[in-house]
Amino acid sequence: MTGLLVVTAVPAEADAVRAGLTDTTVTVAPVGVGPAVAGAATARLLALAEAAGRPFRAVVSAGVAGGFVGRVAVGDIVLASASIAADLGAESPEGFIPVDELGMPPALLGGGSVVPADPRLLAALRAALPTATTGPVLTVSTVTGTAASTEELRRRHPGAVAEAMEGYGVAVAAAQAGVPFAELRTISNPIGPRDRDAWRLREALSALATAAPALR
Ligand SMILES: O=C(O)c1cccc(C(=O)CC[C@H]2O[C@@H](n3cnc4c(=O)[nH]cnc43)[C@H](O)[C@@H]2O)c1
Repeated sequence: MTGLLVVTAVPAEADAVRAGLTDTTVTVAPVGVGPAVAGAATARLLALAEAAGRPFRAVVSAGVAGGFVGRVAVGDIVLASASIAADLGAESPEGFIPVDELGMPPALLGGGSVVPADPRLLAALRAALPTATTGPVLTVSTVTGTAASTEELRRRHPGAVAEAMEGYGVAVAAAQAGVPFAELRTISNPIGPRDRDAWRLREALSALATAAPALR
C-alpha cells in the first residue's frame, strides 16, 4: 500500500500542494480541468498503482474554487462533506432535473449525483484543519458566471459552500476503485457574474500550501 494520491486540475495547484507538504509518501498529480478528464486520469492513476502492487490508500481532489458569498471568503479553506454533480441532469420547462430523478437504473448512475466524502478521511482532515469550512462542494462543467445561475444554484443547493470542476469526477473514480475520497479547496473567487480580475489565485494558492500539511 502506497500513500495518498492528491489530484489537482492545473500545475500551479499541484506546486502549491507540494510546497506545503512534508510527507514524501504523498503523490501530487495535476490531471486537467473538468470532471471527465479528472475522473479518467484519476482512474488511470489508481489502476496503474494497483497493477504495480502499490495501491493508493486514499484520493483527495484539491485546488482552488469559487465560493458562495456569505458562506466563505477568498482565501478560506473548504472541505467537502459531499461532492455534487450540480449540472448533471436535464433541463425542462419546470426547471433543472437532477440525473437521480430521471428514472434511470441506479446501477447506471455510479451512486448518483452526490458522493459523500469518506467519513474517516473527512474527520481526519477536519481535525487537522480546524478553521476550514465543511459543506457540500458543487462540481460544474461550466464556471457559474451570471447572477441568475448563481441564484439558481443557491436555490437547488442551499447548503453548498463552493463550486469547482473536478471533485465529482475524482470521487466517482475513487468510489469505483474502492478507495476513500475527500475534496479540499481554497477559495480564489466569489461565485457570481464573471469577473476574472476578481480572482485572487495567489491568495488561494498560498492558502492551499498552508493547508497541505493536513494531507498526510
Ligand atoms: O493561471 C493561473 O496561474 C492559475 C493558477 C491556479 C489555478 C488556475 C485555474 O484556472 C484554476 C481552474 C480550476 O479552479 C477551479 N475553480 C476556481 N474557481 C472556480 C469557479 O468559480 N467555478 C468553478 N471552478 C472554479 C476549477 O476546479 C478549475 O479547474 C489558474
